[in-house]
Amino acid sequence: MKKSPLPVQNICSNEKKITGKEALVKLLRWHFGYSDFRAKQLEAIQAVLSGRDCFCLMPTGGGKSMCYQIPALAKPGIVLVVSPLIALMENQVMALKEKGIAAEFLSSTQTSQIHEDLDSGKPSVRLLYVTPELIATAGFMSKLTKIHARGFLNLIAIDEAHCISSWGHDFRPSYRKLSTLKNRLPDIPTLALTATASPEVQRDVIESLCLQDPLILKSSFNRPNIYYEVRYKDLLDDAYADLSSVLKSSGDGIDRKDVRMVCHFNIPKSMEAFYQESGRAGRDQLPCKSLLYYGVDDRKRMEFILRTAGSKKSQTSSSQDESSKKSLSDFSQMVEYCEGSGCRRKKILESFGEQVPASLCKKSCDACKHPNIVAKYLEELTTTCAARQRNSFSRIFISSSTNSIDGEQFSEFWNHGDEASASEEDISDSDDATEAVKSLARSKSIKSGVNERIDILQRAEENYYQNKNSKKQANKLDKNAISETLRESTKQRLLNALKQAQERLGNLSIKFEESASFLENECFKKYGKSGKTFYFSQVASTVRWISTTNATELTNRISSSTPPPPPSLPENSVPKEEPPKTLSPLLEKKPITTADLELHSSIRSETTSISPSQSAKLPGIPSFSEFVNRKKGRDDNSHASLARSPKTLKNSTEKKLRLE
Ligand SMILES: Nc1ncnc2c1ncn2[C@@H]1O[C@H](COP(=O)(O)OP(=O)(O)OP(=O)(O)O)[C@@H](O)[C@H]1O
Ligand SMILES: [Mg+2]
Repeated sequence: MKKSPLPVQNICSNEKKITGKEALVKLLRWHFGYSDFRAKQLEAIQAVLSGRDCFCLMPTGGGKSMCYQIPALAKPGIVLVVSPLIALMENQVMALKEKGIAAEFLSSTQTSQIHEDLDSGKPSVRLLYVTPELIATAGFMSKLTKIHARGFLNLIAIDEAHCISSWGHDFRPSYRKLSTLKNRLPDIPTLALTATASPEVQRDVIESLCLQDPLILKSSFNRPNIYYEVRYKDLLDDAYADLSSVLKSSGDGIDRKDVRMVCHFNIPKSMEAFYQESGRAGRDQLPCKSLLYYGVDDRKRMEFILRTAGSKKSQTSSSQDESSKKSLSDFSQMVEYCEGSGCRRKKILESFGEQVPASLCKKSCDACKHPNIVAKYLEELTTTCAARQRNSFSRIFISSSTNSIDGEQFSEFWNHGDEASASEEDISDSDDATEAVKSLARSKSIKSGVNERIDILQRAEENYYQNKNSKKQANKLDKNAISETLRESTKQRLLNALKQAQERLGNLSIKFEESASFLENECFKKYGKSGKTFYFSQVASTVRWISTTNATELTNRISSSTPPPPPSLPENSVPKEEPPKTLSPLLEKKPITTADLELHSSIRSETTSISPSQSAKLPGIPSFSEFVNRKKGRDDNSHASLARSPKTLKNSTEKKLRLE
């Protein structure tokens, strides 16, 4: 509905009252329907109406636009607004026109009609939005100078002023040219507005725009109506599925006042960028949410980009270091926001130099509202990543001997430099196993050979199996029990990974179902010695390994499911007879190649390196067919409690969270 503009003379009889609060509130009510100004708006309006430069720092959605829209209505003439995004300008111009306020935006493709108005004796336009690129053109500058000479230019407002600073997260080189404005039009007040400006950005903006003794207004960055939450991709089954279910429940996307949720599916490069983007939510001040999906891989990728970005720009090596150091330090604030356990809101505000008490948050972030759950996620994240780290260096003990360096075999438990192989909570609670790991960690310092370490583990395993059958174990509720359902879902997960590998590699001649069971069983076997957390980490690393390995490695590992040699073999003997002609039951039938046979002999030679005295006492590792039969015979009297995997636990907690 077009509204006739309130004639300025109705508000006040002469020039001096034009800056009075009463007159300005009347304008606000008449044109925008708001009852009063928000923090700092009135001071900024009164400053520029009195001819003073002003630097105004307000949170996203704080009402910065009002600081130049009201002055455009308070006295005849034009307010020039420099804005970086045409979409934002179009939005604002349309909204103003709907209120009957004469606003236009100029771009290189604009019609001549606006130009005629600007050149006329009495321009009707009150707010003229332009891009910084247009300011840089000689044609526009001459037009602006003429408007100024005829006394029609009242104010220059620079919106998103942080773009002028290379220290800022949104540097726009064209913004640097705005410094000419003050030189060409020194008597026109300049209003610089931004929602994110660290102290150095603030200094940079004031200097670059040559502001003269500006009034500096800073309101709190806090956005009390935004609930901040982080979800951990490494702990989610399917982050995309989680995101789509979240988005389905929150409506549709730009510059709208009523955006209820802003989701970041990747970690932003700086806190400033994150604050700006998450600030698109809830500009109507009503409750809304900022949800960030954090993945360790995303973090590593961004670190790589920021580290190498500096070298791409045509800068001298020292300034390259400078800028990549700055970007990495900005990024580290985002990492701390995601990986730290403290209040999210506090981290945001402190990154902008605003010290606030933790009570400010009033549980409007997940870390304050559900500290235990967030702490649990972070703990799981650490375990999963540590295990993944281990596995990304480790070799599988029974893989081909090509993995040995200087004759030393790599194995899953021991080859990560000198730090202890596994923290104690990864090892089941049998004292002997823990003792074994402790002595392992000690033994690592004396760099004992792999065989000695295998002996230690065998002893621990032997004690473990013996204890397992003892009475005291029988009725002890095994807190590490893994339910059949969980194992089934693990198999499904491994099967999906194998099928994706098939799509990726194309030439896998394996039996998918059986292979998934074999791989799951490998993880399950280790779980017996190391505890449930380790089972999860083994599964996660196996899935990751499947997604990155090649067809040969994958087939080799599957083919290693061949049943182990009979334990009675004398030590270090190599079987005389030819290796068995039958291939692993997991491989599709295909002619046996010499490579297969070689592989067989290297596996057999490694597995026979375990001395018979130990292996004879241990129950043989069930062959695949024994394992399958035993599984079939495994009736439902298994005493394992239904373990809620962190994911199940998480999902149900998640649902609880969401309901709340
Ligand atoms: N005094 C006020 N009272 C109520 N609402 C206001 C007031 N001033 C502005 N608003 C409304 O607040 C919303 C955000 O205003 P505006 O777009 O100016 O914020 P901003 O500071 O520019 O945000 P951003 O940093 O995201 O650009 C708009 O819908 C605007 O109409
Ligand atoms: Mg704005």
